[in-house]
Amino acid sequence: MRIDVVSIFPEYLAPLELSLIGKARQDGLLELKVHDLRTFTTDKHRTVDDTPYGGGAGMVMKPEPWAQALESVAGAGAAEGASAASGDSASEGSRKPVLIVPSPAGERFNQALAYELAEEEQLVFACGRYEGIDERVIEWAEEHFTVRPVSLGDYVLNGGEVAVLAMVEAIGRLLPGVVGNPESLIEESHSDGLLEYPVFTKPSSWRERDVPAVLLSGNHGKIAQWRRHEQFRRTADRRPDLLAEFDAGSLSRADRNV
Ligand SMILES: COC(=O)COc1cccc(COC(=O)c2cn[nH]c2)c1
Repeated sequence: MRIDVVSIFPEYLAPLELSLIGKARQDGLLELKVHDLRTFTTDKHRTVDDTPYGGGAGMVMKPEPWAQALESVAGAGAAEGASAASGDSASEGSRKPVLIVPSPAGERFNQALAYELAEEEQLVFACGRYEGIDERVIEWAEEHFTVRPVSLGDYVLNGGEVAVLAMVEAIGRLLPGVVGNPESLIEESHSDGLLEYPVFTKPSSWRERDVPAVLLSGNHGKIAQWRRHEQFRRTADRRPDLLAEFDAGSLSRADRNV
């Protein structure tokens, strides 16, 4: 996968050189490039914003630098895609890259969307700042991209960079070979529509608190049953909205008895 990020604060994305994502980049599992939006300005002051039509507080990001930046990275992704060894070049050439715009006015990011986006050949992230990007950029971008405004949650950040860090980590860890043991992706929160069960490690007794005896029993059936029950209990307690969405049809016979 190829990821491009466009921002006026490229240094904000430095954490993507660390840890799991950093190693995936070094191992060639993920190509990630960060671009400074000001590179695509033409005036002496490298201006990226201006006052809003219609008045109001704050500034709006000018359209032209964004169009120049997005045209540049869309081409780069296609070029890389054409030279990529893997996959069918015909399908790679035909798929438009996905442009993700972190925004409080976007569709909600969740694990299902992370899995969906992990299947793409190229993701481009546009980090808005100030009051946002001129809306005409979003409309224009539809020519070159599949455009998806995406929200991390119902709150407002000062810019898209923090949201990009979270989404790139959530998506990147799903790519083949990135996490050491792929099995660890199976039983984590939201992978099956429920919250994950509680976990414990040594010592078995700690400050007068004992690990649930079933986990020390060696009875794998009972352990699986206890864990599943804990998933339902926790989800009902903390995220009843998820239970409402949970596809009861996916319940196995064992689930029905928890
Ligand atoms: C067309 O879209 C835009 O112009 C986006 O512009 C902005 C402006 C300010 C801040 C942000 C960052 O996103 C969030 O605040 C956000 C994302 N998730 N939850 C909150 C983005």
